[in-house]
Amino acid sequence: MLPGTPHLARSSAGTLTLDGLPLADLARRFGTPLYVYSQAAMLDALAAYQRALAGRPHQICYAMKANSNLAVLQTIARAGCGFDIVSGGELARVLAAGGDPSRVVFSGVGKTAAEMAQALRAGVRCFNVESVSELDRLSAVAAAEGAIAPVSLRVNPDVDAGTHPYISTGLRENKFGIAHDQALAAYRHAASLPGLQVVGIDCHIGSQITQVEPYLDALDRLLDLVEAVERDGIAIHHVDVGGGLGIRYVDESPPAADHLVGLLLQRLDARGHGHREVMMEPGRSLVGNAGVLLTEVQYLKPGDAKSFCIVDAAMNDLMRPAMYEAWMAIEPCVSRSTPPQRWDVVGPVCESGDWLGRDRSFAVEPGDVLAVLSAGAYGMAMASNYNTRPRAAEVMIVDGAPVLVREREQAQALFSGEKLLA
Ligand SMILES: Cc1ncc(COP(=O)(O)O)c(C=O)c1O
Ligand SMILES: N[C@@H](CCCC[NH3+])C(=O)O
Repeated sequence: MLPGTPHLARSSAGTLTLDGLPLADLARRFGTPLYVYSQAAMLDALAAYQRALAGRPHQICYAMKANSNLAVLQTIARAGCGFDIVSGGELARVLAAGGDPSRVVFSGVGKTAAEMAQALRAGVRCFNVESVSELDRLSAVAAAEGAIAPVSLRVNPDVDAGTHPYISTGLRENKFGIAHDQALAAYRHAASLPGLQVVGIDCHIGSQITQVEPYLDALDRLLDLVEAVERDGIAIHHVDVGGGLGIRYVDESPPAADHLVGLLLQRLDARGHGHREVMMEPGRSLVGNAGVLLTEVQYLKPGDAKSFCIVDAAMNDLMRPAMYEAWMAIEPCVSRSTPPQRWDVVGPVCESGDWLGRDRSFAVEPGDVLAVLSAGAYGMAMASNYNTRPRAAEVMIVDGAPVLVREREQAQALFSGEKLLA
């Protein structure tokens, strides 16, 4: 069975399709490397959260770092969502895509004064503040802008999300958030500063989380704090439980979004916090399984120790395997009936770490198109121009038709801002 989404299928003739469109045809029409997204798959993933939260005061803020293509943002904004942003650049994208700034939360440990001013002028919903010194800076910027900054403290609850160390964010040793035992003092400090209005509490414990327990533990830790803060006379309106829900890349069984949300709401009710607005910041679970990366096989290099299948996509297009040794499924877009062989699927970049998949088994010939599955999150968003490689084009399937939503980059554009010496 293919991991991921029911929108992806293999026909009895061996053709891999997304929303019914043969992926090999899209590769021929738009060229490779090519990201292809199913809009319907994204909306289905979002609907699972929306159904579970219906009837409650809530706001879903898509963590747009996962995939910030404007058409993706537009799709999600039109479905009523807000955004979790981490830079002024992301805010500019939200506005360009027609997103509503009053549904934007601004996270991140290193917001600059200029980014704070930009966000205040745009009218974001709140700042997820990650340190006491950030509170001081935000207060000063708000005063200079003649504005009141709505503040939610991102608390580091010190729970183990059980995920890759590079994508864990909720442990004491991680740089994110304010330590749980310092958070009450930080709330008191926030309430004492001019220009700030405390509105909520926030956490985000990591990414690609496949269990519910870390979420419930983190929520308990937040609610303990909410109770202490409110005893102090500081009102907390919303509770933001962050994002991080995992997807199936291989054989993982993450909880379904509606199951997770149901358990979180139950816990809120059980502890007497059912009246609070719930906020969530899902990224990967909305877009990850909605996308594939298509790449054409250039050369085959069979060998005794290893056989290499050299493709035209590389670590600069899809960083996750090189960076986290992430396992992503790779499937031929048209199956061959010849016996399969084992291949390391590698790109043209001059690094031994440039691989997309190791020890994969399929029958393949040069010119064939392969699809890297579950590539809709942290794929294009993390792409670079290393080796002066123009970034891939992106296509979104909308109502059964492919739409080019980002043109392939041209090499010339990569050095257009550079200057030759006199
Ligand atoms: C503050 C914040 N919120 C939400 C997310 C979304 O995470 P994910 O894509 O794992 O859902 C991230 C990234 O991990 C994040 O840093
Ligand atoms: N880039 C990571 C996720 C990072 C989450 C960011 N807070 C990945 O591909 O899995």
